[in-house]
Amino acid sequence: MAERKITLEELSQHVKDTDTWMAINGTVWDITGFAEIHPGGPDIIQKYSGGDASEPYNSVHSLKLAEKNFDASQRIGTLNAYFVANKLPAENTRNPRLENDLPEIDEIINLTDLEAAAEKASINDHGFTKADNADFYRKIFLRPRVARAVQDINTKTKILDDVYDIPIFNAPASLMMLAHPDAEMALAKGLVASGSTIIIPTLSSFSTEEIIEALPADHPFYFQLYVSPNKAALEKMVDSLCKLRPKAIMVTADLPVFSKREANERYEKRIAKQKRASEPGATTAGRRSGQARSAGVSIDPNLCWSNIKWLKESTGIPIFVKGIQCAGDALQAWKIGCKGIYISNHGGRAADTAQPTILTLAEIRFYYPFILEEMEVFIDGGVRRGTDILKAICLGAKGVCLGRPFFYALMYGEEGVRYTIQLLKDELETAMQLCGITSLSEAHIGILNTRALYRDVESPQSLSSKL
Ligand SMILES: Cc1cc2nc3c(=O)[nH]c(=O)nc-3n(C[C@H](O)[C@H](O)[C@H](O)COP(=O)(O)O)c2cc1C
Repeated sequence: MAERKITLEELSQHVKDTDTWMAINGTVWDITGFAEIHPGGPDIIQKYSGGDASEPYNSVHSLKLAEKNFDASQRIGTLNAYFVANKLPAENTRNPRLENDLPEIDEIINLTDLEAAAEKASINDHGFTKADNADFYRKIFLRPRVARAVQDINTKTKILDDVYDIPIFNAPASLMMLAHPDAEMALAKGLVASGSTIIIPTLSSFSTEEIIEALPADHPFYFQLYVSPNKAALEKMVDSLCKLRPKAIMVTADLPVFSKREANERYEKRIAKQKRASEPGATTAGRRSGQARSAGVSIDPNLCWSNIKWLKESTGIPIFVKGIQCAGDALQAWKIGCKGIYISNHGGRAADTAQPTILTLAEIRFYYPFILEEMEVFIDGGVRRGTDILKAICLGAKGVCLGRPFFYALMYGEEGVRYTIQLLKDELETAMQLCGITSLSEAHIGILNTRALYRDVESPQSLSSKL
């Protein structure tokens, strides 16, 4: 049957909560009720209801994501005007903000250079915890051992019975298409080619199925879950995870409400100002400071340990809690039978001035060392050097994740991901050799001087009163 042709005028009639249409790349969808469960939050859906959302959609989603997520029965027809004014893009295009002069990749010799390149492209952000995460690695000194025959070396790590060539993973980050049109596809390929795997974010630009298809058959992968406040959406997600079988579900717990993101606010204000200058009649007045926060993702603010336990029981898939920021919560995760903890403060994007993650690892090691033996431990936040990775592993982590660096690496696509991992791997191997070890299984706290770090570990009195 020929598809129904819909005019822009007809489309614009369907803007009520009980009857909402939206056009994406020429197809008109009935998206009634979708605003409430859109993982990226309702605001953007409401803004484009009854209109053509192709442009904002294509800037962060793969072309196929809508077809994967919506039911065939939601397809209303084809937007008449669309093919007159536009052509369906063959593929996602590059974010124009990143076109401006990136340095050649081989000019980058460490992750500080990579961050400087991102700074130029204005995709960096700032915060106290973000800075402390990195700076606290500098509080730990190495205590190298010498004359240990270190020519042959390996950086393998074993997590949940899988062996990876390197202990380096991506920290899940939303909408990587902002950095490159190949987004998580390039990230996954780069990680796998380097002997690791991907942690697929809930808010990926490509669908989880598309990303898994980019992996070799049966290659392990992890999934980061934002728990939706919408029960039906959560159950649908749980069903699909049960079919896709990630090695573990990493439940992000450190962002029950959307935090204040000043870089986003400044960017929005700049855009609003430009709009006012180019369209003098445009009304952006009245936008409150903090408005960017309301465009937040759809995350359940009432997430609690019983929900995490329910996830564990209803999926039968190992659960890691992402966003552990103190020893008490590591203990809680252990008590409810989680297989892992993922120490993180969201890279300083959740509670600013939260303690740096390497200090949290030291706190757990100090109060509940058995947790590091009995659970798998991931850590992220400020990891930028091979020596940082070695320090985290000596303190008890099995896997180390990087968020922003992979976002920046993706400015160069898959090549950037491989290049960045190679830089880190070389630095890690050199650090191991200079410290006198040839395998990560030999990494231990004796290689470190942690006195300065441990001076900052929370005292027992206040710790026990806070549990
Ligand atoms: C742009 C950006 C997007 C992020 N999106 C997510 C996300 O969707 N889910 C999540 O659990 N964490 C997310 N995070 C947090 C990262 O997983 C990670 O905790 C943090 O980036 C690690 O710090 P680092 O950037 O210093 O390496 C995001 C971080 C950034 C910078």
